Amino acid sequence: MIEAGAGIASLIVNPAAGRARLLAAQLSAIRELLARRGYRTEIFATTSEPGSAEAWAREAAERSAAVFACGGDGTVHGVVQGMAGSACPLGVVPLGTANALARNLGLPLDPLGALTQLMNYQPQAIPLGEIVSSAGTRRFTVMAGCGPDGALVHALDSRLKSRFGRQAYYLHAARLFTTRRWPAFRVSYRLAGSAEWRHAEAAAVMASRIPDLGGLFSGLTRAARLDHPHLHVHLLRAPAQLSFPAWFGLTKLGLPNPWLTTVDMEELLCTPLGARPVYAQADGEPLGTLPMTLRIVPGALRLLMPG
Ligand SMILES: Nc1ncnc2c1ncn2[C@@H]1O[C@H](COP(=O)(O)OP(=O)(O)OP(=O)(O)O)[C@@H](O)[C@H]1O
Repeated sequence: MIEAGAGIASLIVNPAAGRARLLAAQLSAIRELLARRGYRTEIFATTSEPGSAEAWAREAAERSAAVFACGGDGTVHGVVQGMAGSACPLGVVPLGTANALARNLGLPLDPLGALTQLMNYQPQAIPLGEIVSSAGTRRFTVMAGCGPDGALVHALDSRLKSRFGRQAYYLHAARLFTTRRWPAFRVSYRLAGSAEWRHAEAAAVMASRIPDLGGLFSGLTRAARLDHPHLHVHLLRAPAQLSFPAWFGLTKLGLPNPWLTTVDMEELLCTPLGARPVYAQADGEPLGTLPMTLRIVPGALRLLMPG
């Protein structure tokens, strides 16, 4: 349980997240709930400016008893950039479309219900993923990768998801996937507990931190854990037109999949093999192109989690 009566509870709200309007409808009840626990509520709204969630979070973490990221996985991603390394606990209030992290934390999807539950959660130090790409260095909580998923995140406007729902987003993604060619790239990696570098080629790489990514990706990352000390990585061989459908089909049915390797790693480096760009993403946010390095930063975040 987080300390009661411990000062400021900062809510960092993304007004553009899929279900942000729910927060406004419950705001007075939320303030009351937090006041009953002895908190003074402060609310910060993010802007479309890159880094706005990070800047608010950094400032809030210095002077708050707890910070709450109110939005979807993209909002949590922004807030985490400002909170990594801080002792201040972070709670997730799901107001986005997918809300993969909140669902894996067992949180209800209404803000008041989620905050009520968070009051009974414990702050636990968890590792964060780290991604270094042409977009710089970022931390991630849900997943990171490159290949068609990265290109789709770059090409698709995330507002499509909240405006038309997940199904329309998937249809749009399927059309892009089938009409483009996906270049293979080089992957160099060290397995968990090993100092030896191995090399392979892949059409897609995904490191997951949660056991259920939701939607189409449900059931594909069952062994991933938020407190896992290594990267849980899925390597999909070329061509992507075969390995992606096989991943969604064979792997979900529990059948052997010759185009997929799933292993725990210390570190992974992806470099392009040709001139065509390969796109990277983390937590559904576009993060530039290869080269990309992934690793784990131990104990980097104090997250409010079920005890
Ligand atoms: N004030 C704002 N106006 C426009 N965009 C914003 C604003 N604040 C943040 N953003 C951007 O909104 C995007 C979507 O946020 P988020 O991912 O939290 O919602 P979502 O897509 O509905 O949820 P999920 O990722 O869980 O499906 C993020 O890329 C974030 O950078």
